[in-house]
Amino acid sequence: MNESAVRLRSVTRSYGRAGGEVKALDRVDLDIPRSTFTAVMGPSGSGKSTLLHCTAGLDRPTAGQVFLGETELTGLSEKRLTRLRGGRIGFVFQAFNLLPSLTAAQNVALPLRLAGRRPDRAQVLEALEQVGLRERARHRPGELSGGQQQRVALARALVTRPEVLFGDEPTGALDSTTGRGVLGLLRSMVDDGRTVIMVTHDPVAASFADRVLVLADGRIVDELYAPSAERVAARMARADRTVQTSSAPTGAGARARAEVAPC
Ligand SMILES: Nc1ncnc2c1ncn2[C@@H]1O[C@H](COP(=O)(O)OP(=O)(O)OP(=O)(O)O)[C@@H](O)[C@H]1O
Repeated sequence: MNESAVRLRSVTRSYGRAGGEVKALDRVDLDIPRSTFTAVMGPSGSGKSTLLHCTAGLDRPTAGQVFLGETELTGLSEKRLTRLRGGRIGFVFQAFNLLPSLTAAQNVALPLRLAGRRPDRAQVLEALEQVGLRERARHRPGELSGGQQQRVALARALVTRPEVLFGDEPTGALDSTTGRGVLGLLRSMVDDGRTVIMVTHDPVAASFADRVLVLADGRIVDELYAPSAERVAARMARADRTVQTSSAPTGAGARARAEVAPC
């Protein structure tokens, strides 16, 4: 049996632009083992969101293959992809995206309803229990703190018992203490056997991961294993300097390029 939760084979995602194309991902190969926590980092525009979206079946690569377990996502019909996203994959975003008029329990039940299933109350309460909010089931988002709202969003992502949980800056809107609480929850989910893949700009958040992937220009250029926040910060400072140097040229060449740059 293959132990990879996710596999990417030579995945490229290009976007057409007048006068050329942008390769948001450039022949990326990646294996993410089950029950691991991966952080994806890199400078702005390096391809982090595109990697997350292609891996989660929210976007389709221009070339290459994406596998979730044994299922090849590339080539699946939109209908099958939607069904798969509704069950085997969970998402948490920076914005909590909770419906304000619904209670926490009703928000958590939403993915089951959208999948045409009758929400099982025990299943909903179990998801809220996992994030420590069972007693807040009847509260509306406006009655909860930011951290509690993100935990409800996490319970909503967990209710379908997904194989892989994807996070796009899940702690980006939280203060550092509250963010650590959410990261600790993600970590404990991995320790319980789930796979988590998270995009982040925050070295402290990345230090909760087993592995940090560093992207630049659509490629994985480095990997750090079980890194400290300090090591991640030092690596990212180096990446940012490289980007600044290569994207902020000076002198005649820069002026010439600026003159022909599209508006
Ligand atoms: N829909 C699109 N159309 C055209 N170009 C796009 C599109 N989406 C992304 N790109 C380009 O692809 C590259 C990678 O974008 P992506 O959003 O994946 O980067 P990122 O690392 O997540 O950036 P950030 O940290 O700023 O969110 C960028 O050059 C971006 O401009």
